[in-house]
Amino acid sequence: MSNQEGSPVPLLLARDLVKAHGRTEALRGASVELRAGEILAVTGASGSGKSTLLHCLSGIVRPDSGSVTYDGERLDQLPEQRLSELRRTEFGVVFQFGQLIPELTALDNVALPLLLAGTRRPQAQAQAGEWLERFGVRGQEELRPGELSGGQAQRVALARALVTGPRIVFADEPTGALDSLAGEQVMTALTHTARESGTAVLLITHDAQVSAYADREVRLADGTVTPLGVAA
Ligand SMILES: Nc1ncnc2c1ncn2[C@@H]1O[C@H](COP(=O)(O)OP(=O)(O)OP(=O)(O)O)[C@@H](O)[C@H]1O
Repeated sequence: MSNQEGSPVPLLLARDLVKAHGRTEALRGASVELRAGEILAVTGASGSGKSTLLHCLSGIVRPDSGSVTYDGERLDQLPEQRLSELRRTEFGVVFQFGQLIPELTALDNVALPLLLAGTRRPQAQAQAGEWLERFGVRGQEELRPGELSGGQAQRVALARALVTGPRIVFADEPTGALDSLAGEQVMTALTHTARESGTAVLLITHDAQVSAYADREVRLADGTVTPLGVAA
Protein backbone atom coordinates (compact mmCIF):
# COMPACT_ATOMS: atom_id res chain seq x y z
CA MET A 1 0.00 0.00 0.00
CA SER A 2 1.50 3.36 -0.90
CA ASN A 3 1.02 6.51 1.05
CA GLN A 4 1.19 9.94 -0.52
CA GLU A 5 1.57 13.15 1.41
CA GLY A 6 -1.87 14.54 2.22
CA SER A 7 -3.41 11.06 2.07
CA PRO A 8 -5.89 10.36 4.85
CA VAL A 9 -4.16 7.00 5.48
CA PRO A 10 -1.53 7.53 8.19
CA LEU A 11 2.04 6.61 7.34
CA LEU A 12 2.46 5.11 10.79
CA LEU A 13 -0.42 3.89 12.90
CA ALA A 14 -0.20 2.41 16.39
CA ARG A 15 -3.23 0.90 18.05
CA ASP A 16 -3.69 -0.07 21.70
CA LEU A 17 -0.01 -0.56 22.49
CA VAL A 18 0.79 -2.29 25.73
CA LYS A 19 4.39 -2.63 26.90
CA ALA A 20 5.69 -3.52 30.33
CA HIS A 21 9.24 -3.36 31.65
CA GLY A 22 9.15 -6.01 34.36
CA ARG A 23 6.25 -4.98 36.55
CA THR A 24 6.14 -1.39 35.25
CA GLU A 25 3.43 -0.92 32.62
CA ALA A 26 4.93 1.85 30.50
CA LEU A 27 2.19 1.72 27.83
CA ARG A 28 -1.38 0.68 28.62
CA GLY A 29 -3.30 0.92 25.38
CA ALA A 30 -1.56 3.82 23.63
CA SER A 31 -2.76 4.73 20.14
CA VAL A 32 -1.17 7.31 17.88
CA GLU A 33 -0.87 8.09 14.19
CA LEU A 34 1.68 9.96 12.14
CA ARG A 35 0.82 11.27 8.70
CA ALA A 36 3.32 11.58 5.85
CA GLY A 37 5.37 14.75 6.19
CA GLU A 38 3.88 15.83 9.51
CA ILE A 39 5.83 16.87 12.59
CA LEU A 40 4.20 15.35 15.65
CA ALA A 41 5.29 16.11 19.21
CA VAL A 42 4.71 13.50 21.92
CA THR A 43 4.89 15.16 25.31
CA GLY A 44 4.36 13.90 28.85
CA ALA A 45 5.90 13.85 32.29
CA SER A 46 9.13 12.01 33.04
CA GLY A 47 8.43 8.28 33.17
CA SER A 48 5.15 8.57 31.26
CA GLY A 49 6.36 6.15 28.59
CA LYS A 50 7.49 8.50 25.80
CA SER A 51 10.73 6.67 25.00
CA THR A 52 9.01 3.29 25.22
CA LEU A 53 6.43 4.54 22.70
CA LEU A 54 9.18 5.76 20.36
CA HIS A 55 10.96 2.41 20.63
CA CYS A 56 7.75 0.52 19.76
CA LEU A 57 6.90 2.85 16.87
CA SER A 58 10.37 2.65 15.34
CA GLY A 59 10.60 -1.13 15.59
CA ILE A 60 13.43 -1.06 18.14
CA VAL A 61 11.19 -2.87 20.65
CA ARG A 62 8.18 -5.11 20.08
CA PRO A 63 5.04 -4.22 22.07
CA ASP A 64 3.51 -6.91 24.30
CA SER A 65 0.22 -6.37 22.47
CA GLY A 66 -1.37 -3.93 20.06
CA SER A 67 -0.29 -3.15 16.51
CA VAL A 68 2.13 -0.84 14.72
CA THR A 69 1.44 -0.46 11.00
CA TYR A 70 3.97 1.34 8.80
CA ASP A 71 2.86 2.00 5.22
CA GLY A 72 0.69 -1.12 5.26
CA GLU A 73 3.19 -3.42 7.00
CA ARG A 74 2.68 -4.70 10.55
CA LEU A 75 5.98 -3.76 12.19
CA ASP A 76 5.17 -5.68 15.35
CA GLN A 77 4.93 -8.92 13.35
CA LEU A 78 7.85 -8.48 10.94
CA PRO A 79 10.84 -10.80 11.04
CA GLU A 80 13.95 -9.17 12.53
CA GLN A 81 15.72 -9.03 9.16
CA ARG A 82 12.97 -7.01 7.46
CA LEU A 83 12.68 -4.79 10.53
CA SER A 84 16.37 -3.90 10.45
CA GLU A 85 16.14 -3.22 6.74
CA LEU A 86 13.24 -0.82 7.34
CA ARG A 87 15.08 0.85 10.21
CA ARG A 88 18.12 1.31 7.96
CA THR A 89 16.30 2.61 4.89
CA GLU A 90 13.01 4.23 5.94
CA PHE A 91 13.66 5.48 9.47
CA GLY A 92 16.20 7.83 10.99
CA VAL A 93 16.72 8.11 14.74
CA VAL A 94 18.20 10.89 16.88
CA PHE A 95 18.67 10.53 20.63
CA GLN A 96 19.28 13.03 23.39
CA PHE A 97 23.02 12.41 23.43
CA GLY A 98 23.58 12.12 19.68
CA GLN A 99 25.16 8.69 20.07
CA LEU A 100 27.73 9.35 17.41
CA ILE A 101 30.57 6.87 17.13
CA PRO A 102 33.40 8.51 19.10
CA GLU A 103 36.25 7.04 17.03
CA LEU A 104 34.89 8.31 13.70
CA THR A 105 35.11 11.83 12.32
CA ALA A 106 31.91 13.85 11.85
CA LEU A 107 32.10 13.11 8.13
CA ASP A 108 32.48 9.35 8.62
CA ASN A 109 29.66 9.26 11.19
CA VAL A 110 27.31 10.75 8.60
CA ALA A 111 28.67 8.59 5.77
CA LEU A 112 28.23 5.37 7.76
CA PRO A 113 24.52 4.70 7.04
CA LEU A 114 25.24 5.14 3.33
CA LEU A 115 28.21 2.76 3.47
CA LEU A 116 26.03 0.21 5.26
CA ALA A 117 23.46 0.60 2.49
CA GLY A 118 26.14 -0.23 -0.10
CA THR A 119 27.11 3.24 -1.35
CA ARG A 120 30.76 3.50 -2.35
CA ARG A 121 33.00 5.48 0.00
CA PRO A 122 33.76 8.53 -2.24
CA GLN A 123 30.06 8.97 -3.04
CA ALA A 124 29.05 8.41 0.62
CA GLN A 125 31.58 10.96 1.82
CA ALA A 126 30.49 13.51 -0.78
CA GLN A 127 26.85 13.14 0.25
CA ALA A 128 27.77 13.27 3.94
CA GLY A 129 29.67 16.51 3.31
CA GLU A 130 26.61 18.04 1.65
CA TRP A 131 24.44 17.11 4.65
CA LEU A 132 26.92 18.52 7.13
CA GLU A 133 26.89 21.75 5.16
CA ARG A 134 23.10 21.79 5.21
CA PHE A 135 23.16 21.51 8.96
CA GLY A 136 25.70 24.29 9.33
CA VAL A 137 28.58 22.08 10.46
CA ARG A 138 30.99 23.19 7.79
CA GLY A 139 34.69 23.00 8.53
CA GLN A 140 34.15 20.41 11.26
CA GLU A 141 34.14 17.37 8.98
CA GLU A 142 37.41 15.94 10.30
CA LEU A 143 36.65 16.51 14.00
CA ARG A 144 35.63 13.64 16.25
CA PRO A 145 32.44 13.88 18.35
CA GLY A 146 34.44 14.68 21.52
CA GLU A 147 35.85 17.76 19.77
CA LEU A 148 32.42 19.15 18.82
CA SER A 149 30.10 21.31 20.92
CA GLY A 150 26.85 19.66 22.07
CA GLY A 151 24.86 21.57 19.46
CA GLN A 152 27.29 20.72 16.66
CA ALA A 153 27.25 17.05 17.66
CA GLN A 154 23.43 17.02 17.57
CA ARG A 155 23.44 18.61 14.12
CA VAL A 156 25.88 15.91 12.96
CA ALA A 157 23.47 13.34 14.45
CA LEU A 158 20.61 14.94 12.49
CA ALA A 159 22.66 14.79 9.30
CA ARG A 160 23.33 11.10 9.98
CA ALA A 161 19.60 10.47 10.57
CA LEU A 162 18.57 12.20 7.34
CA VAL A 163 21.39 11.24 4.95
CA THR A 164 19.63 8.10 3.67
CA GLY A 165 16.42 10.01 2.87
CA PRO A 166 14.17 8.34 5.47
CA ARG A 167 10.40 8.84 5.47
CA ILE A 168 10.30 9.21 9.25
CA VAL A 169 12.77 10.65 11.72
CA PHE A 170 12.27 9.63 15.35
CA ALA A 171 13.81 12.20 17.67
CA ASP A 172 13.96 11.44 21.40
CA GLU A 173 14.59 14.68 23.35
CA PRO A 174 17.00 15.87 20.63
CA THR A 175 17.66 19.14 22.49
CA GLY A 176 17.52 17.70 26.01
CA ALA A 177 21.24 18.15 26.65
CA LEU A 178 21.58 21.57 25.01
CA ASP A 179 21.25 25.17 26.15
CA SER A 180 18.31 27.06 24.69
CA LEU A 181 20.17 28.74 21.82
CA ALA A 182 21.77 25.49 20.62
CA GLY A 183 18.38 23.80 21.10
CA GLU A 184 16.68 26.36 18.88
CA GLN A 185 19.34 25.90 16.20
CA VAL A 186 18.88 22.14 16.26
CA MET A 187 15.07 22.38 16.12
CA THR A 188 15.16 24.94 13.31
CA ALA A 189 17.56 22.74 11.33
CA LEU A 190 15.48 19.61 11.93
CA THR A 191 12.07 21.07 11.12
CA HIS A 192 13.29 23.10 8.15
CA THR A 193 15.01 20.11 6.56
CA ALA A 194 12.14 17.75 7.31
CA ARG A 195 9.62 20.10 5.71
CA GLU A 196 11.87 20.61 2.70
CA SER A 197 12.27 16.87 2.13
CA GLY A 198 8.73 15.85 3.18
CA THR A 199 10.09 13.71 6.01
CA ALA A 200 7.71 13.04 8.90
CA VAL A 201 9.11 13.63 12.39
CA LEU A 202 8.00 12.03 15.62
CA LEU A 203 9.45 14.23 18.30
CA ILE A 204 9.59 13.25 21.95
CA THR A 205 9.95 16.17 24.32
CA HIS A 206 8.89 17.49 27.69
CA ASP A 207 9.76 21.06 26.63
CA ALA A 208 6.93 23.32 25.42
CA GLN A 209 9.41 25.44 23.44
CA VAL A 210 10.37 22.34 21.48
CA SER A 211 6.83 21.04 20.94
CA ALA A 212 5.92 24.48 19.54
CA TYR A 213 7.89 23.48 16.40
CA ALA A 214 5.43 20.63 15.72
CA ASP A 215 2.27 20.65 13.59
CA ARG A 216 0.43 18.67 16.21
CA GLU A 217 0.95 17.52 19.77
CA VAL A 218 -0.26 14.50 21.71
CA ARG A 219 0.32 13.86 25.41
CA LEU A 220 1.15 10.60 27.12
CA ALA A 221 -0.18 10.06 30.61
CA ASP A 222 -0.90 6.82 32.42
CA GLY A 223 0.37 4.90 29.41
CA THR A 224 -2.26 6.27 27.04
CA VAL A 225 -2.28 9.10 24.50
CA THR A 226 -4.46 12.20 24.54
CA PRO A 227 -4.60 14.55 21.55
CA LEU A 228 -3.91 18.19 22.29
CA GLY A 229 -4.97 19.59 18.92
CA VAL A 230 -3.05 21.55 16.36
CA ALA A 231 -0.15 23.72 17.47
CA ALA A 232 -0.31 27.40 16.59
N1 LIG B 1 14.55 -1.04 30.48
C1 LIG B 1 13.71 -0.76 31.47
N2 LIG B 1 13.65 -1.55 32.57
C2 LIG B 1 12.79 -1.29 33.57
N3 LIG B 1 11.94 -0.23 33.59
C3 LIG B 1 11.97 0.59 32.52
C4 LIG B 1 12.85 0.38 31.41
N4 LIG B 1 12.65 1.36 30.50
C5 LIG B 1 11.69 2.15 31.01
N5 LIG B 1 11.27 1.69 32.22
C6 LIG B 1 10.21 2.28 33.06
O1 LIG B 1 9.06 2.45 32.24
C7 LIG B 1 8.43 3.71 32.50
C8 LIG B 1 8.41 4.54 31.22
O2 LIG B 1 9.76 4.87 30.86
P1 LIG B 1 10.10 5.75 29.57
O3 LIG B 1 11.59 5.87 29.51
O4 LIG B 1 9.40 5.20 28.40
O5 LIG B 1 9.44 7.15 29.97
P2 LIG B 1 9.75 8.63 29.44
O6 LIG B 1 8.45 9.33 29.42
O7 LIG B 1 10.51 8.56 28.16
O8 LIG B 1 10.67 9.19 30.61
P3 LIG B 1 11.77 10.39 30.57
O9 LIG B 1 11.05 11.63 30.10
O10 LIG B 1 12.21 10.49 32.01
O11 LIG B 1 12.85 9.96 29.64
C9 LIG B 1 9.22 4.35 33.63
O12 LIG B 1 8.56 4.04 34.85
C10 LIG B 1 10.57 3.66 33.56
O13 LIG B 1 11.17 3.62 34.83
